[in-house]
Order: sequence, then structure tokens, then C-alpha cells
Amino acid sequence: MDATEDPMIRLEGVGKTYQDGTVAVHELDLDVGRGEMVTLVGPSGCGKSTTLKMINRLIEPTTGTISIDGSDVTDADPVKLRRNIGYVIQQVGLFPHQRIVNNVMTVPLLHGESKAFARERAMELLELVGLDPALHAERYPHQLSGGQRQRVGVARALAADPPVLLMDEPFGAVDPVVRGRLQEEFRRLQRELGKTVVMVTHDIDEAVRMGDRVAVFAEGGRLAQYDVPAAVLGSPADDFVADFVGSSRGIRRLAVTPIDEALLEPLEGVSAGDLAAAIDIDATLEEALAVLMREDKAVLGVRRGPRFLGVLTPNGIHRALRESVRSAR
Ligand SMILES: Nc1ncnc2c1ncn2[C@@H]1O[C@H](COP(=O)(O)OP(=O)(O)OP(=O)(O)O)[C@@H](O)[C@H]1O
Repeated sequence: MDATEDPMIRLEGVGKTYQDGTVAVHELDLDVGRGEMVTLVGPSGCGKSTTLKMINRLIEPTTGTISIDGSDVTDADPVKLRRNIGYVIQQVGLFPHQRIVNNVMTVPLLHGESKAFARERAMELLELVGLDPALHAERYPHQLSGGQRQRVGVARALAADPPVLLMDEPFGAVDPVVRGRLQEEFRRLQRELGKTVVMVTHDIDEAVRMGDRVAVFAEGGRLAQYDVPAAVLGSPADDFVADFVGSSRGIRRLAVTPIDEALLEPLEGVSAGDLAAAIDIDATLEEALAVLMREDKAVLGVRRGPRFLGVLTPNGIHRALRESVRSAR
């Protein structure tokens, strides 16, 4: 996919200066491809939320243009526009006195669907986001955990089947373990459904794990770098980005670097006691290392489906990291 050719979302020269003179976003150009997931990351106050809210016109830009699927958003009726863009925020904003199923049904009902259809759709969506409708549909929001409420928020945002989803720190309020699982599941769901997603986070780990591309914002709403995770980690555009991604970026790269078949070595000569269970070639180096550590082994088998391809050694992991730093430059 070439994200630049026919983007789903295009921001051109977009700026926002608030009435008190605060420049929240400065001359921003940003394209998001169809089906792409882009993360906006940066320190507090650098204009990430403002950028997101300009896309669905919760905030009007002072300069520049924003288009979705080729149409200028300023020409659209804001209410209609927002109905066609899913929006997930940290404090989900569920209606406290409505059952979970009714919370999700709201959106299809707003679109004029029948009650029966809306209910059926809500049940499907709850299942899709990993909540058992039989257990959770009839509960009230306060009877759910924070992570479960976040799932309901995602289900509700997906209810109108919008092509675009905007998410503002959607997993910020849940504990790290639940958060990791939600991130992983959401990413799978996003790929499966082919949604175009823009997600704000202040967490660089979350940004590089989840984004196809990462936009790093600096103070004053300046876009410091916009690139694939491996490039942001491997060759930061300037000192600000280098500092922001931090000194542990070598380690972070593990999460975004796939296992390359060229790194594998033959099985011959590896003693059975050193060999960990085989992992699929689609896994990342981080997952490979996790298996090695969990099983306390030195060498890892790698397969594609049922076919055994070879073994990955610590030496191979090291080479892969070096290679991915070089290719990101
Ligand atoms: N209504 C407003 N009036 C004036 N300044 C505002 C207003 N809303 C936001 N700002 C300022 O604009 C800048 C960008 O805010 P924004 O919320 O977009 O940042 P952010 O990157 O999302 O921050 P955080 O990570 O803390 O949520 C900040 O300096 C903020 O104080």
C-alpha cells in the first residue's frame, strides 16, 4: 500500500492557534493511508489531541485543510461527519444508566436502524471485542472492569462500521497487563476490519507497537518525524526525537523487527537440550527472545506453518538488530 497516493485522511498546512495565542498545532502536513494505523506520540501539550479533534471537527483549524476520502471536512455537516468517524477516548463516556448492549445500540439507532437490527449488531460487536454477550450485555457500565469498559467503547465506535476511527489514549487508564492484551487484540481487529485509525498516545512503546507509521510531535505542535517504527527508533530525525524515543530504543526495536529467514541457521549441530519450541517466522524478535527466556534455552526453532525452516541463535538476533538499524537509515 502506498499511503501517499490516495490517502484516506490528508492534513495540509493545518494549524491551530487558540484564542489566547497558544499555538497548539503548527503547519501540519500528514497523510494517513487507507487501512493504515497511525499513532501520534509526543510529550504532554504538543498538540496531539487538538490534531485528532480537528479531524472530526470537534475543534476547527485556524489554517489549512483536512480531507477524508477526498472530501474537505469543512464542507461536511459536523454531526453527520462525526457519525461516520468512530471516536474512542480514555474515559469511555458510556451512559451510566444504560445497559452495555443499549450503550452499543445507540449508534446504529442514530443511523436509523431498527431496534432488532441494532441489538443484533451490538451483540455481534461485543463478541468481536472479546466480551461474552451472555455475561456482559445486560450489565451496567459500573459492573465492568476498566479494561472491559474500554472494549465496550471500541465496540460502540465500530457500531456504525465507520471507515475511520480516531482514538485518544484509548488504553491509557487500564493497568499494563490488560493494556498489552487490549493493544494486541485491537491491532488484530484493525487489520482484519481494514479500518483507518489515528491514535494518540504519550507512550512511545505503544506508538511503535501499534502504528504502521508513527508521527512524533514536539512542543509547539511541530511534527518532528513521521515514519515507520523501525525508522523512528533506528534513525531519529533530530535530537528531540532521539531523546524522546530514549536510550533503550535498541531494545524497543525488538518489538518491531520481524525474524528474517536469511538469519536462520541449520538445525544440525544444535543439541536437543538447547533448543526451544519452534516459533512462526511471522513473529517479532521480541517474541523470539521471550520464548528463549521463558524456556531458558539458547536456540529457537523457526517454522512457516508446519514447515521447519531453521534455527535462530542469539547471534542471529544481534545481526537482525544491526541490519534493521542500518536499513532504517
Ligand atoms: N481551549 C484551549 N485554549 C487554549 N489553549 C488550549 C486549549 N486546548 C488546548 N490548549 C493548549 O494547546 C496545546 C496543545 O494541547 P493538546 O491537548 O492538543 O496537547 P496533547 O499533546 O494532546 O497533550 P496531552 O498529551 O497532555 O493530552 C497545549 O499547550 C494546551 O495547553
